[in-house]
Amino acid sequence: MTSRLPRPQSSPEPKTAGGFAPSLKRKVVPEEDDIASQQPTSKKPAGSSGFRPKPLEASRNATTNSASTATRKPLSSAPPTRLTIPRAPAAARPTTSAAARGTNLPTARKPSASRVPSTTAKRVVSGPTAAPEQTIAAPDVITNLHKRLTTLEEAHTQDTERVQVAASSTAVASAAHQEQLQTLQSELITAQVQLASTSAQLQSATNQLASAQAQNASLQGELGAAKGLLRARDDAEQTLKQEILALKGEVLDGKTALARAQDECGDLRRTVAREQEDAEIRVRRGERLLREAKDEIDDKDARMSKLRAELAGAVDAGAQSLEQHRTSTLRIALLESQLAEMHRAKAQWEEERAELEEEKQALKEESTRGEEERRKLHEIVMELKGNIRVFCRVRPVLPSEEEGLSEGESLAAQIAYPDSSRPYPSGEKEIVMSAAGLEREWDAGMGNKPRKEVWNFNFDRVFTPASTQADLFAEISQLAQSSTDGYNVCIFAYGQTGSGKSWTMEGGSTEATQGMIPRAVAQVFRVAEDLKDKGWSYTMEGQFLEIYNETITDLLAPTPAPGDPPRKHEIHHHPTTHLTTVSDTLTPVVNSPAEVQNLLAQAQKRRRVAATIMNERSSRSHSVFTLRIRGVQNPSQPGGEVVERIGTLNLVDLAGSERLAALNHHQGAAAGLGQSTNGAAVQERLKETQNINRSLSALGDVIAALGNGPGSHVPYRNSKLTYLLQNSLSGNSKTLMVLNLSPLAAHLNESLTSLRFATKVNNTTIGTAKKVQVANGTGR
Ligand SMILES: Nc1ncnc2c1ncn2[C@@H]1O[C@H](COP(=O)(O)OP(=O)(O)OP(=O)(O)O)[C@@H](O)[C@H]1O
Repeated sequence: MTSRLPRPQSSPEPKTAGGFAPSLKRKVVPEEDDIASQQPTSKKPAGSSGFRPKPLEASRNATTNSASTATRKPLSSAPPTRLTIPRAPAAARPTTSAAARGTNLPTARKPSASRVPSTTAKRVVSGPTAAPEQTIAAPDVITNLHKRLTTLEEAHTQDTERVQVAASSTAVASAAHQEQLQTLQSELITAQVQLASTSAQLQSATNQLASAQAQNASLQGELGAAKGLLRARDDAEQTLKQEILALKGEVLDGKTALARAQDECGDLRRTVAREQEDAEIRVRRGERLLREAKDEIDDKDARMSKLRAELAGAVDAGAQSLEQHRTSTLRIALLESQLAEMHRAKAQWEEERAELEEEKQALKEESTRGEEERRKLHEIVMELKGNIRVFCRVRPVLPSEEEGLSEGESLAAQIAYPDSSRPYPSGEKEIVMSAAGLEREWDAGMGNKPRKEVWNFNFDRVFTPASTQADLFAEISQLAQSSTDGYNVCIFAYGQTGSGKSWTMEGGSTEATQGMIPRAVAQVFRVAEDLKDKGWSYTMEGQFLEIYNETITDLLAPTPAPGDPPRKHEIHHHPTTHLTTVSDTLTPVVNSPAEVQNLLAQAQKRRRVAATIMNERSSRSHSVFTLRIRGVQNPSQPGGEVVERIGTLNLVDLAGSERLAALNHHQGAAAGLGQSTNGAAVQERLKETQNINRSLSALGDVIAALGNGPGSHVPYRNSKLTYLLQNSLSGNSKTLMVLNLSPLAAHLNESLTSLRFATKVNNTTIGTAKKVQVANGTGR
């Protein structure tokens, strides 16, 4: 490469130059040196910058004109960093690449040359301190500019140094170069001016950059603040969204609560409405009460006024009453003392009552002991007397029988009770009949029997017409009670029609007139109840039979329908228990006296009653009420004996015992009274009477046979009556015959017949009664 700087034509290139050779050699290789080599070689005066830039065009032209063409290198190959064309601000320049700017100087230089004066423009372009690019937006550009500036300055310094070297070396160069040097110097000055201007521009740009950086920093700060605000706003927005969600939830809850509250509100409204209604009602009621109270107050005011007036009057009367009050006070004091006395008396009475209670208890115990004693006595009597006893009872004259009689006139027979003044058991056993006015009748009835005007009879006890049902039962109760001890007891009423048999056995409807049957039944139930304390329990069965014309009828069975075949009842006697049973009969269990009473009433309806000339309600049949009593005593201790007692209480109302003669005698009387006397009816009555008498005779025969002692034949089977009562008439039973007598004189003969029959019975000893008691299934 050849330098563009003018050099002496004679001096060979590197080999001959003493002081300049290194410098020239150095310019050949590095391209940076090319620019220096292109600089004018004219010397610069001392004290100047030593660097005189020259426009490239001019330099090239000069180089082209003065330098050897053999060593000259085209400018286009010079490195761009060595020669940077001063440029206008980026905005005013056409866009060119850095390579184009640096590498194609001629190309780039052309437009510049066209815009500026040729000289000035050339100097600016060739200046070592090319102006930084006007683009100052980015800091790296500025940095590059700084670097380039530094490089330019360094290059300038080097160029200056080379220029000085070249100047000193070329001082002696040609004068032609002097002119060029001066030109170059002027161009350098111009370039320096331009450089100063560019520096100013650079400073301005730097300031602008600093300002822009500050502005940028401010903007960055503002941006950061804005971003912070934006984040804060986002956070706030997020918070707001969450709050909105929460609020929505609250709103939903609120809506639910509102709906509930509305419901409650509705309920409350209704409640309030109700309460309001109630309150209104209460208010109305209160108003009404107020009105009433006002009325009452008015009324009371009126009454008060009246009372005041009365009080005024009373005050006057008070004085008078005061005296009365004093009197009353005295009376009250007296009454109080009397009351105190009464209290004392009451206390005393209470004490006495307690004592009486004790006495009563003692008496009860004594009574129990007495009862026991009486029972023992009863047993003794029964043993002494035998097991059949006879009571005689005379009924009173009935009011109906006294009708039509004149005063003092009487139909009563002459009956006396000689020992009635002595109480039983020492007295009340005799009865005396007088028959003075009836001798002919007696003769007629009894044939050639000896005449007697007075007949005296003795029985176990005689009851006068004045005696009551209770009197009779007092003597019978022990006998009835025996049935609960396991005895067979038979009580039968004997007597002519109308003598009072039914009355004695059944009695009236009142408690006082109750007959022996209800009383005996009540007694049995009472005893059974008392014996519960001793571990006894009793069961009882009732039976009610009728024997009419030797036929048994069950009075407790339903009334048979017309055409029904008559039931046949067989009588059976148990050999061990001595129980008598009748087949096909009802024997209902009875639990109380009332139930027994019902059975009696039921039987009474079925009882055959036939009108007779003797008694319009005369019974023409025997009736037998039987109460079977079974008592069981459980042992008080385990392993003890179970004791069982079986007793029977027979209460018999016998048919009328009037004789046939009496029947015939009274038949005429009946005809006189307009009663039925037709043949069939009389025959029927006759047959009834015969049957009755036959059975009664059989009863007498049985009793007589029993009196003959053990082993004698007893004709029980001669009649249904005796066969039915077999176990109650035998030696194992206790029998009582109540002879009922009519008090009428007209019935005296019948009464005497009955008395004689009863006497026979009374004189019979039929043995000692035995009770039926079984222990652990073994009879003893
Ligand atoms: N002790 C007495 N006290 C009062 N009245 C009695 C007494 N005894 C019987 N009578 C009355 O005498 C009448 C006849 O008595 P009751 O009918 O008892 O006789 P009877 O012997 O049963 O007669 P029949 O054999 O015909 O049935 C009845 O009106 C009865 O009320």
